[in-house]
Amino acid sequence: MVNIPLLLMSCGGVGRQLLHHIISCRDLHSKQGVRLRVVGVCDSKSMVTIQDVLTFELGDEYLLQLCKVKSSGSSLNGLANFGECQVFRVKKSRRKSWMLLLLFVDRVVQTNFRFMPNLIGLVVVDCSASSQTIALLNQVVNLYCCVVLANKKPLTSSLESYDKLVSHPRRIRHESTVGAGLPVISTINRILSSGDPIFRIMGSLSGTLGYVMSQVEGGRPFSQVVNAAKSLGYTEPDPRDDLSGMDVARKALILARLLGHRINMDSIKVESLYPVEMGPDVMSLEEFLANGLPSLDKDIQKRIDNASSNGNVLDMCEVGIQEVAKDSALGRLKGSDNVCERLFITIELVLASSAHVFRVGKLEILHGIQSEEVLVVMDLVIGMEEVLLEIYSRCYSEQPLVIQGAGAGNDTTAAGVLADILDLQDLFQH
Ligand SMILES: NC(=O)C1=CN([C@@H]2O[C@H](COP(=O)(O)OP(=O)(O)OC[C@H]3O[C@@H](n4cnc5c(N)ncnc54)[C@H](OP(=O)(O)O)[C@@H]3O)[C@@H](O)[C@H]2O)C=CC1
Ligand SMILES: N[C@@H](CC=O)C(=O)O
Repeated sequence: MVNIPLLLMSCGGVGRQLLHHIISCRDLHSKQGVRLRVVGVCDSKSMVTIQDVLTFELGDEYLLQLCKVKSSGSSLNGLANFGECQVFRVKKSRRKSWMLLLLFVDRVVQTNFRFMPNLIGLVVVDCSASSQTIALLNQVVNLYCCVVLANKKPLTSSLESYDKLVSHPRRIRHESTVGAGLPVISTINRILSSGDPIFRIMGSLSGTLGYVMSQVEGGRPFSQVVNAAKSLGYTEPDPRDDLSGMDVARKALILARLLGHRINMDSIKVESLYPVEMGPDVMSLEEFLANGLPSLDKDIQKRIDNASSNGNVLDMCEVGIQEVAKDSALGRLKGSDNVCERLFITIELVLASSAHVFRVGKLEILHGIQSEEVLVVMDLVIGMEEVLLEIYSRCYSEQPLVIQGAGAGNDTTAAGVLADILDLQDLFQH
């Protein structure tokens, strides 16, 4: 039996769903000869672990209890010590919580290495949406640990940090960072490693924006559908990450870096759907949801009405939302329900998506136009949280390789994370 010890950073929507998936797949994994042993779970304020990670793990019942506590909105602090399970509380200092985790990981690795040299210590799974985990992740990759990410932030901070994180490519997986559970990253890696150069990626990669804009065009108030998308688990913990285009920009950066482009977030221009005074630095999330968001309803509706009275459709692009002619290339993408957002690294825009057979929006990364140029264009699918990605390479030049399906939601995201963890099993002890 292959034993894979796991430390899960987060116990939010995706984290809890992952624990449920792990528990419900016990029989399946057992038939496959794998045992996923959860040895630690933490949230932003506390950590639950066991002392002897070689012998014990957090039992399934305890994990379910932990999920229940977190679903009710409480902190892991609310859990009592039970048997081998110990709860560590960090009241104020986040730095301390980071140190606590690092000490834990270090201890696990030292303990493992004492008995099993040359083997991987544990898998650190980051399903948070925090950039506070970056420092820890950069440390653990040096401790012979594996890293699995749903969190996009560690891959989209500085290039130096990115390089560190991916310095052991066999030990890192991050499928769920782009397209949730869809096999986007692994497909691109397979194509690249076979020496087949990718020259264009086009796609629609925001489940939230696709859902929101389609519902709004269907007559529902903007604020209502953003809240619905949040309840459905499509949005980022702070939906402003979606509405500002930042979430898509992060996906674009992850893909661009995967293709070898040495670029940073500041190379990607985004245009937000809300004004600066409603940004996270100015307004709390609670205030934004309660007051900011509803105050945008009229403006968004007005733009939609204007667009329809002009015979146009709404298009979200480099200057935010704008109208495009219904019979224009963009307007035809998906009937009258069309939204487009362009995130571009060069100023020049290419609407290469215009003749696309699926008539859906695109995120587009083109390269090879000029040596330094990378172009990212995004245009959103209306009517669903589904995403679609086309990959053009030498082997897939006329007919692109297409990946399509649900691209947001806790279930599919956690499934992607689980598949990533299992993909690492060869590095662990039999
Ligand atoms: N939902 C989706 O469709 C997809 C989501 N993702 C990514 O998955 C991630 C999780 O999303 P979601 O589950 O909705 O988010 P939630 O807000 O529901 O959960 C985030 C969790 O992370 C914990 N956390 C915050 N800071 C830290 C920290 N420093 N150390 C450890 N844990 C921490 C939070 O703790 P606390 O409970 O104390 O606040 C919370 O439990 C995001 O990065 C998102 O981008 C990726 C693809 C698709
Ligand atoms: N908030 C994201 C979720 C996946 O990354 C989206 O809406 O696509």
